[in-house]
Amino acid sequence: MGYRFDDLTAACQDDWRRYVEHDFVRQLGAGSLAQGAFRHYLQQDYLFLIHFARAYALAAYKSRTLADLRQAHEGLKAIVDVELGLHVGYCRDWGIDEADLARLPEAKATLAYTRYVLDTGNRGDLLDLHVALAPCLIGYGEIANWLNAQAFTVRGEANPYDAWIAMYEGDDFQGAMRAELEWLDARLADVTPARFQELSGVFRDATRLEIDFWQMGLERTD
Ligand SMILES: Cc1ncc(CO)c(N)n1
Repeated sequence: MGYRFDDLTAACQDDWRRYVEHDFVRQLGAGSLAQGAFRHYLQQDYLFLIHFARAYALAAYKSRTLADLRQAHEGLKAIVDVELGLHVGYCRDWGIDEADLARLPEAKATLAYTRYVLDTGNRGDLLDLHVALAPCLIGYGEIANWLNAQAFTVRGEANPYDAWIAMYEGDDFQGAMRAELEWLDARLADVTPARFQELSGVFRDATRLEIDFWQMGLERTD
């Protein structure tokens, strides 16, 4: 008993490292990622985020207390007000407007991950849903911090993806990530070992789907 968020990553350490330190992430940090790969990823991520915003809305619906409602609202705000602005901005620079984005077909990796999270949240309780969402919000915050600690990472105008790193290391996103960590630490503190095993399975599956999402970007697969 007395679990915390770090126990979830520890329970799937290899998958977690494969996600955070994926080749897509390394190339993005180094600025060497092919523009077509980033573009494919970012367009799919736009579709992804719309479904993830729905998942936070589901978390709001499942909330019994004002504190839980506020936490779901934080996640929803991070997506709608912080992240999607970056996606729409980058795509506008490439001549793709929001109507074009909304018409894109979803890649299988996008379908699999988003629908997995929504299904897990529908079937389970609020904690299942937040655990399924955690690799996303907490993972990307960790990825930005990890990139900043790597010697190969290039910052500033020399890296075409600098704005991406800047958004995920920024106060808005990092604040949302810390709030989610605290919420999860508080909820995990009193789960039983059997329940923790169940939640670890959800967390690991979502992490594996994150790896597939990077791979989809790198290989530009539909
Ligand atoms: C696939 C994916 N995972 C996590 C995040 C962070 O919100 C994102 N934007 N996209």
